[in-house]
Amino acid sequence: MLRVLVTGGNGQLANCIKEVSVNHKDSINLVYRSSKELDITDRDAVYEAFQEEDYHYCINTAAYTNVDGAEKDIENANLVNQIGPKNLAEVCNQNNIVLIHISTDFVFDGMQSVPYSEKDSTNALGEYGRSKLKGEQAIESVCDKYFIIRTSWLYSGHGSNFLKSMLKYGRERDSLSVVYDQVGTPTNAIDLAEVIFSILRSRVDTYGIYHYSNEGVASWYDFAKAIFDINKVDVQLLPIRTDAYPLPAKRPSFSVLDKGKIKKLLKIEIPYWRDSLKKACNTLE
Ligand SMILES: NC(=O)C1=CN([C@@H]2O[C@H](COP(=O)(O)OP(=O)(O)OC[C@H]3O[C@@H](n4cnc5c(N)ncnc54)[C@H](OP(=O)(O)O)[C@@H]3O)[C@@H](O)[C@H]2O)C=CC1
Ligand SMILES: Cc1cn([C@H]2C[C@H](O)[C@@H](COP(=O)(O)OP(=O)(O)O[C@H]3O[C@@H](C)C(=O)[C@@H](O)[C@H]3O)O2)c(=O)[nH]c1=O
Repeated sequence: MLRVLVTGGNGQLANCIKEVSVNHKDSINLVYRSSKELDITDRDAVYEAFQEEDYHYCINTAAYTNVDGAEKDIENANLVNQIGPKNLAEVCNQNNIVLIHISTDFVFDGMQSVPYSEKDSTNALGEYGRSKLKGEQAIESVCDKYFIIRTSWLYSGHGSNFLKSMLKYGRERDSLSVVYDQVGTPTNAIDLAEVIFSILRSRVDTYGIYHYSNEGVASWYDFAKAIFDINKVDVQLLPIRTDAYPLPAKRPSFSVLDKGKIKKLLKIEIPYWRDSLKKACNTLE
């Protein structure tokens, strides 16, 4: 039986991992720790948590994910997104535990016009992206056995995300404006959870950074349009430029990820974003 500790146990991705885990319960035992049960910024607490059990893997889904909030709350963003992963990486390295850590497309500046590969230069535009990048670097410097999976635009039936915000606003308002000049790929967090199980089950040991999102390319406007079409929400949707929707944090205008490396590693086909969105919408309450 594989023993796995999941941090950030109440978050969106952790809940998707829980949902998918029912298909693997005979071979994988997952222990979830919420932010209250295990604060990853507390080094002693992290060390203690790993003494409770002999874990084989740690999946770090814990993060400071408020992109605009991070612009003012830099210290906390860095604590959770840099120091937390560093604590986990140290304890994993000492105990021969494989760390699976989740990072983001926001480590890139969006200046490319072709999908970003793992080898492309990073240059985060905002504090959230910068703190996540520092987290990646901390893991790389202290730990040998790690998978860092950069993903983008996660949504699901769990937690708060763009899909759920759009459905709420779309039903409350007559019209909605969404940016069409930021392009990336929406990713069903259930698909990401499946990929994490694929790593656990295959026990692959080609450690490093990997990119994973759903297949295809969309703007946030395209994503919103698909959400309203699939859910038959009758709302006027207006395409706008980023400068017409000012926010504290600058976001990349292009953050499509090249997923060739993970496809080869796990021998997987990745679902097209619109197909995965339909699936997620079918299971929404
Ligand atoms: N959401 C997205 O669109 C994307 C997310 N990612 C990355 O994917 C990962 C999962 O994201 P997602 O599940 O959506 O995020 P959520 O915000 O839904 O979940 C993050 C969880 O981390 C917990 N947490 C915060 N601070 C700490 C701490 N100090 N110690 C332990 N736990 C803590 C939060 O707990 P609490 O609620 O109590 O604060 C929350 O439950 C993150 O690494 C994120 O950066 C990457 C790309 C896109
Ligand atoms: C709600 C809303 C957003 N937008 C714009 C703002 C922004 O540019 C874009 C996305 O909106 P949000 O702020 O909901 O999403 P944001 O928090 O920027 O999403 C990011 O989260 C972090 C955690 C990641 O790692 C990224 O991959 C990405 O998913 O859509 C509109 O144009 N109209 C709207 O009504």
